[in-house]
Amino acid sequence: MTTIAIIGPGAIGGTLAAWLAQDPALAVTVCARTPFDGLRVETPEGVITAQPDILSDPSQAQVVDWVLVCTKTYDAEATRPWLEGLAGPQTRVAIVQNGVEHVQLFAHLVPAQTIVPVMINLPAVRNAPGQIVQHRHGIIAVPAGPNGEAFAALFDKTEIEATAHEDFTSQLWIKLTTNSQSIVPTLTLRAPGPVWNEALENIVRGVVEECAAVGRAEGATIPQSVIDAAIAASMTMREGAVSGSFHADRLAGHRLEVDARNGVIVRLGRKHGIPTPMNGVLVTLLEASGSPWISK
Ligand SMILES: NC(=O)C1=CN([C@@H]2O[C@H](COP(=O)(O)OP(=O)(O)OC[C@H]3O[C@@H](n4cnc5c(N)ncnc54)[C@H](OP(=O)(O)O)[C@@H]3O)[C@@H](O)[C@H]2O)C=CC1
Ligand SMILES: CC(C)(CO)C(=O)C(=O)O
Repeated sequence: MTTIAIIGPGAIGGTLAAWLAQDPALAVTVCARTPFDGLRVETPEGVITAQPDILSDPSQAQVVDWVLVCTKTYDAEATRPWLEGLAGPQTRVAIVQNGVEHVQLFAHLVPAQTIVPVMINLPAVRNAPGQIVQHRHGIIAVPAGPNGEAFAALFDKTEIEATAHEDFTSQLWIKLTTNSQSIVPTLTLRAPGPVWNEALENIVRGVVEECAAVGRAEGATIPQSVIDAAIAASMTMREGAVSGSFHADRLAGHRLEVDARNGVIVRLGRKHGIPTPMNGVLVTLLEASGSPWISK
């Protein structure tokens, strides 16, 4: 039996926990900040339910084979008490988050060589604790090598497509480039599509092209088609649509992953001498919007 603990049963953690719990060879424990009674996930393949062990006290945590950290990026430090109980010498720790700094965020908490950074493309929303809607088929990318391949194999009995990639850096940056344009509707709280004009296009294009330029300087290969698709996604976003978790979190008044999603483009741009004025302005405006939910 492979033991798995999932820290953070939100939209992503709850969905992954429910899928993994369908496999009788996996013993899934959920580590929750807000206790709840069981998981129900509406997936594209139908409703799945699960009754994993649910812990809300880190002192009850026992060493497991795998930890999946599915909190927001700004909650990395808050996972420390869980990781102290769950991670032993053989434990591998998968960080399932947006952004490109998975290893850097957790290297002070667990040995860097035990960390498996995970790119996840799976739109999901949590409507209440344990109650989640998975909107589309899920895709996971991890680095090639024994740890990444072992992580991908955990999903063999699920509908989630998990693949190990030789060029994982590109996978992370392609996702960030695709997501980068989401800062516009997150800031304006309106879909760009219905109000699209040349000036707005220049802003969206700037955000996305800056991200791709910084990603390329970091060693990623980002085809022009990724940039074009990200701009097209913004241009065709319909009135009332929500562009993803960033936008949904601002609508809900939750804290935002500003630094992990667009702040990082500015920071790493500075490191490489690449100007990032569009991301800089939008990050500053979002931070200046007076919200208590901005995360540095
Ligand atoms: N939602 C989506 O569609 C996608 C999200 N992502 C990324 O995945 C990551 C997770 O996002 P998402 O699932 O949406 O976020 P959610 O806000 O839905 O879930 C985060 C979870 O972490 C929990 N948590 C926070 N601190 C702790 C702690 N100390 N101990 C235990 N649990 C804790 C929260 O607890 P509580 O229940 O108390 O709130 C919540 O259950 C983010 O980096 C996001 O950008 C990536 C792709 C798609
Ligand atoms: C756009 C999406 C759903 C892709 O997985 C995402 O990354 C998010 O909502 O944060």
